[in-house]
Amino acid sequence: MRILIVGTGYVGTTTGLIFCEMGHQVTGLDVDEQKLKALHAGKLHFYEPGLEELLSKHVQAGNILFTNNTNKAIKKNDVIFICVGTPKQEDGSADLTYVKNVAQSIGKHMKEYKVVVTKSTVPVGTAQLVTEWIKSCQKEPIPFDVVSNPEFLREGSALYDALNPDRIVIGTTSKKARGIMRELYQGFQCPIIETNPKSSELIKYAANSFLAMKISYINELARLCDRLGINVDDVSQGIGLDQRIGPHFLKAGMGYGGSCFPKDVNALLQTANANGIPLTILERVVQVNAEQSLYLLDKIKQGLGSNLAGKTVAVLGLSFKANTDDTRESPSLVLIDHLLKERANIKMHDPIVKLEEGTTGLPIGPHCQQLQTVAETVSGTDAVILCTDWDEYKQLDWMAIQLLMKQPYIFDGRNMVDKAVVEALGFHYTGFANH
Ligand SMILES: NC(=O)C1=CN([C@@H]2O[C@H](COP(=O)(O)OP(=O)(O)OC[C@H]3O[C@@H](n4cnc5c(N)ncnc54)[C@H](O)[C@@H]3O)[C@@H](O)[C@H]2O)C=CC1
Ligand SMILES: O=C(O)[C@H]1O[C@H](OP(=O)(O)OP(=O)(O)OC[C@H]2O[C@@H](n3ccc(=O)[nH]c3=O)[C@H](O)[C@@H]2O)[C@H](O)[C@@H](O)[C@@H]1O
Repeated sequence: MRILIVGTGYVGTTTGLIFCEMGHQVTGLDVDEQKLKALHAGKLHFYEPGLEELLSKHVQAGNILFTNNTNKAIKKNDVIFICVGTPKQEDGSADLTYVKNVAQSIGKHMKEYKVVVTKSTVPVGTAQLVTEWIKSCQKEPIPFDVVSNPEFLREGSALYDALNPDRIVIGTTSKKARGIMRELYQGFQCPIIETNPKSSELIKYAANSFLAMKISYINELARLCDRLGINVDDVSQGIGLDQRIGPHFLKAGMGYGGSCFPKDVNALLQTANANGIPLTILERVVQVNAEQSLYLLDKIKQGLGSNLAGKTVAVLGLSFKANTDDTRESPSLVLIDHLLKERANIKMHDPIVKLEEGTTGLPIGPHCQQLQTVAETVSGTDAVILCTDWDEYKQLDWMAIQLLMKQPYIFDGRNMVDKAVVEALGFHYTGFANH
């Protein structure tokens, strides 16, 4: 089958390569020349372990081509996966501008039957809108079907997740399109849920919101654990072993970030409110998450003193989690923003992310600078704040670090350091209820 992937970001690139692995011929279409140039050369324009090797293999074999020629790409392919961004608008709802542009191009350029698959995360009712947008641009009626097929991969483990999904969701009312989608996914062993487009669209938001809810639940519980002197990681383990609860997404810390949880929880809340059924639990999920960085700021003030002006802190980790260079809605950047408002000096480090002036809104300069090595970063600081759970930070030589610091304080935003070890070295250690 000839597959067109529209949007060669995290999801589009991974999806395209998975279909190459399944033996299909794939075209990646994007409007961003820089990205296309890199992909064409077998280079990823983002950091994702394992993906570049696969990209280079399939580019060399000629299984995947990249283009900006929308007209040709639409005409020549049978199944079109829409993988463009659906960012958050001011009111919290998903911005469908990019999806609409793609749908309109499909309507304009298609000359024969197409299956149009929405992989982007889109609100309930979007399949219907995509149908209308395509029809509105057709010069003559040509048949097509629209399918909702949400993606559940995580950044940092995109390849593994896409090759080993827990389930595949196919939402369509068309028998023909369902048959084509079954054929496309026939190599996968996981359950396939076949449903209508609206249910499929809601499944995606409900899944991300549920995971966000687990994180906010454990984070709020961690505050009670802090007060009672209880180790929250023990509680997570104790409840997570109950198969009805499960062990995942129960790691307390400075809150969730990334390009999806914050945007998707808000988009679902917006859908709920617009339909007069407020999802009050999710409203609290968002609030708890926003409070979490302030809760950490409070801990820092309790350690270093309430006046942070002139204090210098080392922030280790800028991406929203390990194994990605994505800093969108990163809890680390949120905390840095709070610290700057307190007039602290920030020295930052990340193994992969290189912050450039103007890309994140942080005022990069003498009071907020990024350094190359951990040693340079911690040097002369009053505290180290661990913000991203990179493996590199789990193996730090704390004895050597202590010698470089002005004061031996560690604030662990991810509960990733062995408290007993660093306390034995003389550090003042504060995590999230890891007593
Ligand atoms: N990043 C992730 O881990 C996951 C993302 N999703 C969802 O998938 C969607 C895409 O997310 P990402 O891949 O992270 O986005 P991204 O922002 O990395 O990539 C989107 C790409 O679409 C391109 N694009 C925009 N308009 C276009 C057009 N008219 N024609 C061709 N290309 C166009 C952009 O240039 C960009 O390269 C979003 O709805 C997101 O919520 C779902 C699961 C996981
Ligand atoms: O729709 C999406 O884009 C994706 O969103 C998330 O994936 P992702 O954002 O890549 O990352 P996660 O691993 O889910 O982590 C999200 C945030 O939660 C935090 N987190 C995660 C787990 C945990 O126990 N505690 C915790 O604070 C992470 O540090 C990170 O900031 C979902 O896990 C994917 O299934 C989904 O496809």
